[in-house]
Amino acid sequence: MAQFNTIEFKDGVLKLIDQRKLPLSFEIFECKNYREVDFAIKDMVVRGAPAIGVTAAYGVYLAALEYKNLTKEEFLKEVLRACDILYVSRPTAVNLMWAINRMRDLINTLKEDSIDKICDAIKDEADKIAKEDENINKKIAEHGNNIIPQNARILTHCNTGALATSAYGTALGVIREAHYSGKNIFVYADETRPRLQGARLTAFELVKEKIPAKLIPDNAAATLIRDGKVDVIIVGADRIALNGDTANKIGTFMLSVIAKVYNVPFYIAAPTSTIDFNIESGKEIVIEERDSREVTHIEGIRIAPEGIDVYNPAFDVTPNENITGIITEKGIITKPFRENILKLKL
Ligand SMILES: CSC[C@H]1O[C@H](OP(=O)(O)O)[C@H](O)[C@@H]1O
Repeated sequence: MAQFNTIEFKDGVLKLIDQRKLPLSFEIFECKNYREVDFAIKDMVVRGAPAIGVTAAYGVYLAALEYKNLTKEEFLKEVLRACDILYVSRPTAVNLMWAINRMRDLINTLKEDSIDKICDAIKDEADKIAKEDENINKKIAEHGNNIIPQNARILTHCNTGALATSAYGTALGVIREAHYSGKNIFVYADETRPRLQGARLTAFELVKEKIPAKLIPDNAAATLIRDGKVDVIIVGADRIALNGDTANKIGTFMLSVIAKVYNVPFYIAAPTSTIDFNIESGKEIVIEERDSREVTHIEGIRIAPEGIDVYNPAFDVTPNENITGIITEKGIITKPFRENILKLKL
């Protein structure tokens, strides 16, 4: 099992594995205030929908510590302002907004209490969100393992492992569970241009745990699927609409189309906190567009000529009709997605 803490609040600072540096170097990025947390999320020091939600929650605690000597009115104003800033650090992964809203609700509930009590409650809530995420991922893994056949060859995209969450992972957590339960699985991991979360992070986790795998260029996936070398595809999610349309790392939509053409089961694995109950379809999901240097450079080395324009969406939306099922901690959601997703609210 991966033995590292993706996110750890210790000695008054938030310690994050610097995922920009993996796998070549294992470094810890320390956030001493919420502004550094905002930077860490924006620059993808930490990334992965659940992980940025947990990180933002601790960012609110850092703000509370920073402002605890102000008057109550000023304290509340500044901490809620920090919530607003963290809320928009990245636009697509709904876990970020879900975590911040949970912290805002807590603060508004406790605003008559002492500042010290509010600070302690904020820390407890951030710890709770982190612990819940780990437990949720283990439930996702157990449910997901039920759809993984013996000797399955599994294709996955981006990184959805311990590095993308508090621990264990979502889609990669299902893969871990299948491996440790003796299913003799094999993994094809997409490198996942342009930030290479597959090559750098998923490969790091798979090698660390000796899970049999091959790293492939994103463009090789179609041939593997066509040639019958993939039994199931399982990916993560950043935001799921009521109808099951799912935003995930760029390249996911393309995989889903190929899977549909060749009848390969295509699963999403995500906590229910990734479901946005306020949107009907994927059309309403804001897709983050990132800096062009992510495409024109690799590890700081220019690979494209000066002057070329770039389109760099960080995510795409997979339509629900391409999705076999959505694996959550509450079980596997199948079609009709809207009806079955709404049942989660009951
Ligand atoms: C369980 S991680 C979910 C999701 O987040 C990743 O995006 P990013 O690396 O940009 O934060 C990717 O879309 C994963 O599938």
